[in-house]
Amino acid sequence: MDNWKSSSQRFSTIGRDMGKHTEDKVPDVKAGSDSPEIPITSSQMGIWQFWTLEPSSRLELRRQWEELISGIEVGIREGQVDSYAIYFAIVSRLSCIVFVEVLYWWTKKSVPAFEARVTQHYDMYLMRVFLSETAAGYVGFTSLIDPDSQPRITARDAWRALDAIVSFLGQIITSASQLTLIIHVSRSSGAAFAFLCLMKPLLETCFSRSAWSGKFLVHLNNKHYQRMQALAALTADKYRQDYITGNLGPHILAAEMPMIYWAINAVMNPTKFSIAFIAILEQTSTNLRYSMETIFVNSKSFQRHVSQLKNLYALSEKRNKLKDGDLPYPCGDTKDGTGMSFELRNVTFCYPGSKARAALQNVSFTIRPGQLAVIVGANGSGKSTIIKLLTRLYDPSEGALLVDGIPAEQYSAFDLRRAMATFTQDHQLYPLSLYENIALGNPAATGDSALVAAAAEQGGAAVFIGKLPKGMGTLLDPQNQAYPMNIPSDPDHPLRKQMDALSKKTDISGGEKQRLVASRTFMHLNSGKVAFVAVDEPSSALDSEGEAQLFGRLIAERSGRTMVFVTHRFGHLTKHADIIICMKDGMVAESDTHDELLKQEGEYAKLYNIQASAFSSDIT
Ligand SMILES: Nc1ncnc2c1ncn2[C@@H]1O[C@H](COP(=O)(O)OP(=O)(O)OP(=O)(O)O)[C@@H](O)[C@H]1O
Repeated sequence: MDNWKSSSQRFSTIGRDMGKHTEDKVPDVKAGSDSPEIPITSSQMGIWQFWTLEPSSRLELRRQWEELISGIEVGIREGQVDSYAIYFAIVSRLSCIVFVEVLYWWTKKSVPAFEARVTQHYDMYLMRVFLSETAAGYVGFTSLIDPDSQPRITARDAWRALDAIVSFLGQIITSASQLTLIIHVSRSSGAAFAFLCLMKPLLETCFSRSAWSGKFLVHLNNKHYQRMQALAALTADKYRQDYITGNLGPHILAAEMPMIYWAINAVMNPTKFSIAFIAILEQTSTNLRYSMETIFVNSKSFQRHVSQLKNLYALSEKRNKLKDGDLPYPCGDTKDGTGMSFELRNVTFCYPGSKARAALQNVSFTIRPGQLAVIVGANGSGKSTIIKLLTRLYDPSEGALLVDGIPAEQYSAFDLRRAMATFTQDHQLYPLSLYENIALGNPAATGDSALVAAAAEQGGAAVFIGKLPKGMGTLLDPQNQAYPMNIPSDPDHPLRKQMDALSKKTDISGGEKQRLVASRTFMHLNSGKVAFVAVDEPSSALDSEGEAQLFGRLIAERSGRTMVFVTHRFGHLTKHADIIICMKDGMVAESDTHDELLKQEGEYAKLYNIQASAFSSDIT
């Protein structure tokens, strides 16, 4: 409990006095610990809550209730009321009610903070699973983009599973306490009575399990099925009269057996019973039946929630699918300062889990060090897939990818990626400041603000950043976690305004987003370690001037680097490319320079002429 209490207290709290805002630092969660510390703490807390709120308090309340009613009963029977005992029972009962209410209030107040803490723990855990550290000490869950490597459970799912498990355990404790109460109050006959209380839920469970888990053929001519249907129909309202008059006796007996047992017992041993005693037993046996039924109903979802949490912890055991070597890049065999060379030999590639045709089939080409290569082709022809293989997001399914003449998987993937700058439309902005969004292009130089400013200039983002009130410090999507507690929905309420301000987003245009991503790429380029630049149609949201400037600045960085562009636009890039690879249906249709490909009058010439004709022909 100490653990829980201290962690909840460490959360940011918005002052209860209006306008007062105290912000404590959210503690570091024990990141990396795979031990189920949180589930255990959570279970302790949940079970403690159930123990205090449910059984023990109810047990005590009922005991007092029994005393109170017994006192009144005796008083009425004998004409002599023990006022002291009755007052004492009333005061004890009121104290108990106040205690229980305070606990409920505390629970209601604490659970959101606890939920936040648990969710944060699992967020951290999942983050570490994604960024799994390898023995080589680098960070990079290289099969991240595989659909099957995505976690099937989110931090919030984990909280829900945990919550359900704790509730289930609490339910068991509740039932146990109700059983204890029954055995306690019914003394010598307690066990038999308790058994009868359990009979209905037990019978129902056995019945429903055999019905639902059994394998049977649904066929209207099946006599057993017809019989089952008929029996099921007997529960309909129109058979209610028969139900009441006893034609469905076994069902009635199973449900009401405990009270019938006590009724018979009461008739045979009238002195053993009081009105209070029977009232309490009736109430408790009903509650017990209900809670036992709930347990049986929830037992299946309990198993599901436990396996959900097991899957979550199994994520940390997942191994990286990408082959990773230990050869550093650049190494002795690679030529430094001339750019990276690539050779694809009969490469076929299918996306993991995809049942469609291979995205690439038998693809072969060579890009020499320092070349400017342009990949063109129709939609879905495999252009982006080639970039993903070159940048080692996937391994080829068949064939080989050589980097500087050496199979790519022999290199350390971390080293290779450090030597590659990618700029695609898939890149996202991070939920961090604009400064960090750019600086993280080169994590080793995040403290160098001059370098970050230069990258912003190159990427074309400096002007619009300068116009933002907080400039480089702007957070586009602040990750505040504010939990409203009974705050009115009135938008003018100071606490609501404060909460809205905490989570206010800053919107920027698609083109501005691309400029920020471009700046991040330049930050990477300026690290001095980049030997290959891959650019995949990143300029769709840029205006013509912005696009021309961006490509001009990228080309200016060409010296000593190999560059591969994917584009649909035929212009300066294609005209000046050292090699154009024209893709069609996952295969290389042709590859050569612009002039040579036009002479061949093949796929490239066809695509080029379509665009060229748009500028030369009149619109009719
Ligand atoms: N993650 C993925 N999972 C399964 N199939 C994919 C995936 N990404 C792409 N594909 C499929 O692989 C094929 C090649 O896709 P790719 O994105 O490489 O084409 P592209 O030439 O870049 O297309 P575009 O010009 O539209 O960007 C397509 O049939 C596409 O549907």
